[in-house]
Amino acid sequence: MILPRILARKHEEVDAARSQVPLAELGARVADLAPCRPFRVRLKECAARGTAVIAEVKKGSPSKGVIRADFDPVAIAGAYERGGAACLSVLTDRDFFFGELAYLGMIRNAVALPLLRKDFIVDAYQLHEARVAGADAVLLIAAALDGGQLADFSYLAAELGLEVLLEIHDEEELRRALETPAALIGVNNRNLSTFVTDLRISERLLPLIPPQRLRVTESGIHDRLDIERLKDAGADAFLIGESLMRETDIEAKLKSLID
Ligand SMILES: O=P(O)(O)OC[C@@H](O)[C@@H](O)c1c[nH]c2ccccc12
Repeated sequence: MILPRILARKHEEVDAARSQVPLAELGARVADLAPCRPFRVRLKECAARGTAVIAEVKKGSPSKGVIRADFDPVAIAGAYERGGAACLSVLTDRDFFFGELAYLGMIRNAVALPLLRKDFIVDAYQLHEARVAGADAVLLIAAALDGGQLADFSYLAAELGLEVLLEIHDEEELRRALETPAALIGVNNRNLSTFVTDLRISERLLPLIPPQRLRVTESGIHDRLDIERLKDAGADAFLIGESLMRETDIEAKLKSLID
C-alpha cells in the first residue's frame, strides 16, 4: 500500500521546509495576504446553474505515471477557466504526483477561480504553507488522519481563512467526517490501495451524506454519462483530473462534460 509511504515522505518534507522557513515566519506572512476566494459558494452557484466541476491540474500519478507530457500548469488552468470550471484543484505533491507548491501562485495570478491545494496534509505547517502559497481550500484525507487531527486541522484551516474538502472512501471515514464541521465532503471513487476506481463507491456513500454538506464525487469520471449517473446519486460537484488531462483540447472536453 502506497499511502503510508507517501505520508512518511510528507513528514520528512515538512521537517525540511520548517528548517528553511520556521512556522512563526510563515504565520506572520498570512496577516498580509488578500482574503481567500470563496470555494464553496462558487461550487454552489455553478451547481445551481448546471454542473459544478473542480478541474484538476495533474501531470501524473503513482499508478499511471506521467499522464500529460506537455504540461503547462498556467495554460491548463486558463483552458479550465474558459471551459467553465467552477474551481480548480492543484496537485502540489512533487514526489508521487509530479506537482509543485509554486503552481498555486502561478495559477492564482493567471485565473480568477478559487484554488484547492491537493496534497497529503499531515502537519499544521502545511496549512500555513497552503495559505501563503495561494490556496483557498485544502484537501484533508480521512484515511490519513485520526479524529483529533481532522478536528484540529479543520479549525486551524478555518482560522487561516481556508475551506476544507474532507475526503472519505468508506462508511467509517464518513462517520468521522460527519463529526467535523467540514462543509465539503468528497467521496473518492479510487481505492487508495488498489488504485481501482468504481463509481459505485459514490452511489453507496453520497446518499448517506446530509444535504447541508456539499457532496463532491472524486476520481474516475470520464463523460457526461458518468456525471448524470453521479447526479442521480446526489453529487453536487465533480472533481475531475485524468480524463481532462488526456485531451488535446481541454477546454472543449470540459464544455462537453458541463453541458
Ligand atoms: O484523475 P481522476 O481519476 O479524475 O481523479 C482526480 C482526483 O480525484 C484524484 O487526483 C485524487 C483524489 N484524491 C486524491 C488525493 C491525493 C492525490 C490525488 C487525489
